[in-house]
Amino acid sequence: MSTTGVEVSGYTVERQEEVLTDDALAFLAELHRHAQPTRRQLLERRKERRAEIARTGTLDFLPETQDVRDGDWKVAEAPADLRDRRVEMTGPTDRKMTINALNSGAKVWLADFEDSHAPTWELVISGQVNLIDAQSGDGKLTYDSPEGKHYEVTADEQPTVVLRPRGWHLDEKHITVDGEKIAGGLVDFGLYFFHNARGLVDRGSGPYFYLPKMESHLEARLWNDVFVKAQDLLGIPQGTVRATVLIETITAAFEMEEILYELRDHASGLNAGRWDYLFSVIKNFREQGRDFVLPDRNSVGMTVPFMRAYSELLVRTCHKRGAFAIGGMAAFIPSRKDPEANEKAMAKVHEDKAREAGDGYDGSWVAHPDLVEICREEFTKVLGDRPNQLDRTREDVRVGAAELLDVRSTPGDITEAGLRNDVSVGLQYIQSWLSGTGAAGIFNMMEDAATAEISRSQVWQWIHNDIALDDGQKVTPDLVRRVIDEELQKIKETVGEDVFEKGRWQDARDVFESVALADDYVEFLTLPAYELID
Ligand SMILES: CC(=O)SCCNC(=O)CCNC(=O)[C@H](O)C(C)(C)COP(=O)(O)OP(=O)(O)OC[C@H]1O[C@@H](n2cnc3c(N)ncnc32)[C@H](O)[C@@H]1OP(=O)(O)O
Ligand SMILES: O=CC(=O)O
Repeated sequence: MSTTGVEVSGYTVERQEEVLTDDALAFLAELHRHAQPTRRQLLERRKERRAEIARTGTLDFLPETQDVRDGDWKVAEAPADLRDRRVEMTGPTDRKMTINALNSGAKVWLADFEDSHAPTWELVISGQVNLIDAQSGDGKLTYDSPEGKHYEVTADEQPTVVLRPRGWHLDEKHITVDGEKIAGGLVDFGLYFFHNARGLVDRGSGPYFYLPKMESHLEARLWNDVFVKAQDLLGIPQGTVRATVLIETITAAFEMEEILYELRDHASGLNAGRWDYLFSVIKNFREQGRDFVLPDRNSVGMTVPFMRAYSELLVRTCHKRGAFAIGGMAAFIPSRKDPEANEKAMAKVHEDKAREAGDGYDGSWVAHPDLVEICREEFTKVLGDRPNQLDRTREDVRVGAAELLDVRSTPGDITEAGLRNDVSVGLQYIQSWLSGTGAAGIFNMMEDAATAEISRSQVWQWIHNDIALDDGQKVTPDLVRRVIDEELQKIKETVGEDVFEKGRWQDARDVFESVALADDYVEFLTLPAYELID
């Protein structure tokens, strides 16, 4: 392996030389050359598929993979440290959060380079440094906050680490191979694998991953090829990697079995990535008229018919194939300062986790350490001493294309308050992301790239489908611009002029307008936003 053809640009991050060694860069180059031609084709295929949905206004299960759905096969057996996944905590990989996550008592920690991560070069590299320190277990992972608090890992039992790399659509602009930008996901996966896989295996664990935003089983096949190549290059036994796939696009919901099949030697399960799923439903059916127009974002829960169908089909599919079904994120975050908001969030999370456990899920996600015990409690009520409920095969579930696409039965109104919430959340989140924070508590909700995508897509959809709000106003670009002015003014009054001036509000406004108001729908808000960060 050699570094010929590899260029690294941008500023130098502390301890970058430990992460971007020549051998690590050469490894990334091998992965890139192996995967990039197919990645390019698959990204083109996404566009063709979208054009087809725009033309037909529907989707169905693939006729050409009927034999996979009918076949008798199972995914690989779970390694010991991924058998009990009743509570998984997600979060960014900055140093403090890494330590807090490892001390959280969760069974799994999703170390996130995706929806809760703003991929500045600093965070891409320092996240890897933190994970190397965490894995080495030599006490190096400490942090002293500016407020004088010392952090170190003290928990006797630490969560199993599962890394979520960026999706296939995002490039990493600071590394090129043969003049072409490398996929951000390959950087996140490759560096973690290169530096930690061997040590993890030696300690009885392994390199484990969550795979985001896939749109087809062919994209899962590409990840599988990458795993095979990576294991081969480093002499790690084939079948060591484990991957849990987020089913968070409407097209992937029609290919759950095929996705597990492609990854069967490395598959661990599927996760119901509910927020991106809602985004994907709006995105794909955005010009199909009222049958696909969703009401206010915060009124669409997991019990509306099309979300229920997807979530039950996921459990059925997983357990038929011996794979884990992992629930999604209840976006209510606790507040240590506001007891009323805290109580409300706790009650909502109890309800959400109880429903998932009752439906047959093997575990679920929480976004905050104060929610770990709630999730554990609700799952333990159902699981008891069993580590999971793979035995609950849910043969009663009957979900077809009609149920998955039944958006029209979603109850709820489209309101002025809903529009204001979408606009304000969109602006606040993008401002936060551009400032280097990829997850934020806004109006007592966890907001990240996925939830912000729903907000801006909903605004786009309402404009393009001639929607009138509850007060009779039609949603137009002019109305949205006026709401942006007013919401920015409110934010300025709340945070104060000085703080506001230091923020990136004009950039946030420009990005929001480009992804919510432009006629040409932008595929991901992080694409134009990435141009504005270093
Ligand atoms: C759609 C999806 O993809 S969901 C998955 C992606 N999204 C996420 O993972 C969101 C993760 N959650 C978070 O980032 C945070 O909880 C936020 C931004 C929502 C709220 O964070 P804060 O405003 O810091 O919350 P709060 O002040 O209550 O935090 C209390 C403590 O818990 C810690 N904490 C909060 N969330 C987390 C987390 N997810 N992981 C680790 N530690 C956390 C904070 O660092 C803080 O620590 P400290 O007391 O040592 O300073
Ligand atoms: O990534 C998870 C989601 O809910 O979206």
